Amino acid sequence: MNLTITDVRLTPILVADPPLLNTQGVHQPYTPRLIVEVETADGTTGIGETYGDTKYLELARPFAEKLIGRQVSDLNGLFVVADEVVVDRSRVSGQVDVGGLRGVQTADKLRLSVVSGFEVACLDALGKALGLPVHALLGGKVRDAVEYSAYLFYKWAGHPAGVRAEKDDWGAAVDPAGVVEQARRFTERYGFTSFKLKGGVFPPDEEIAAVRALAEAFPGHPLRLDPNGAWSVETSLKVAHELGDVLEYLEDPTLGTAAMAEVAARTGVPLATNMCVTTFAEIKEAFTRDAVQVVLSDHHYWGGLRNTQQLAAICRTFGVGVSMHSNTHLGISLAAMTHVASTVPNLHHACDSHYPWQSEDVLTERLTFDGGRVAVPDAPGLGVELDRDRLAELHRRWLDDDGCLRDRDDAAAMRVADPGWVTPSVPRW
Ligand SMILES: O=C([O-])[C@@H](O)[C@@H](O)[C@H](O)[C@@H](O)C(=O)[O-]
Ligand SMILES: [Mg+2]
Repeated sequence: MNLTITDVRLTPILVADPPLLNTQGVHQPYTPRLIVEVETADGTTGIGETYGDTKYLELARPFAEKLIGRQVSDLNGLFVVADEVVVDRSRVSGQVDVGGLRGVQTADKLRLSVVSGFEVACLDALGKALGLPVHALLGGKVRDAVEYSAYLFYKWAGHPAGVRAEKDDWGAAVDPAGVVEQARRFTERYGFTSFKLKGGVFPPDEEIAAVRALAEAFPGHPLRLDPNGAWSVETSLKVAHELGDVLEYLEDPTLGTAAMAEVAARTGVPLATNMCVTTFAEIKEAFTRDAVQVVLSDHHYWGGLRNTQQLAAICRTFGVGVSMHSNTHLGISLAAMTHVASTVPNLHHACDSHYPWQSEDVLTERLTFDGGRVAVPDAPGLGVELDRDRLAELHRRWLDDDGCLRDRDDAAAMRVADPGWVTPSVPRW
């Protein structure tokens, strides 16, 4: 067995995305992803996936070159190599990721988001070469299936007229009845039993009404609301007070560790985050101040599957819950999430997944949810297979784009429908 990396292929693609609303604006009709393939001297190929915006591609290219000749098993070495890749300062100074939706933007976090795609590809190749599933390389699964929640979004029926887009069959959801209808479809199609609503879109009273409607339609089911930091401390407390009896947790009601700590101190409703704790450096202050009770890990920006396990261990040590965040990803990342989630003993909440919103994929066979769960693959590597024709088609779309869609910009997409739209200042309410 020769595990020397002889080739790395990077394929940026654009995948269809429905008009999902959030506090920044609306999703563009196509969203960028990067597919990573790592090939070894004995012909084994591993695949990974990460963000595909320009700032990630800029780092992924020099990083890929440095991997040739290294061992696919040298996972720790990936971080050493990443440190050698220069990050353009303009990409990080005082920046937040995707308008703030994914928290602070640091050079390290940018590097880790790139490393994660390669780490997954290396684990996939290593697993295939050894005949072991990725979860075995991570120490072994402690469950056979991983539970996901329905990720509900306010959405329009379609992208604005005249905009090139793929059609979706979810319909509109702009009020409580629409949200409940969407939730019903999620349960019918995938069997999810817990629900997260992306909020921060409408005034809080309307979102409270939507969560109440969900609670009535699905009594006893775990519910979450995530306005992406759009509310003040006082508004967060009001929402927590009004929905405290039905919420499993409130996710990033307000922006920043200090404000989250204030809310946490004045409500019994647990707070979750994928905005104020998105790097190891942010943990100490947040945990010391008891600002968050659940951290939603995202293996992309935490730096891969093994870093996710480390984060889970830290959370366990401090009695903080752990679950997973997800953003417009394809099946490779869902498989990767499922493998790592299967190894985390203290996973007490269903993970988020955007996968049902992504009608397109680069796999020969889509992953399926059964009773809201994805079965942990036991085949070697990730247990999924790349569809090269499909990959080529989605790459062609990326090549044909004039550059407008190569970087996610929810505010720009909103301005197509509402030319006067400016990104709301925070707190919005
Ligand atoms: O895709 C979106 O619009 C979400 O708002 C996403 O950007 C968030 O990062 C994320 O899913 C979240 O849970 O906050
Ligand atoms: Mg969130």
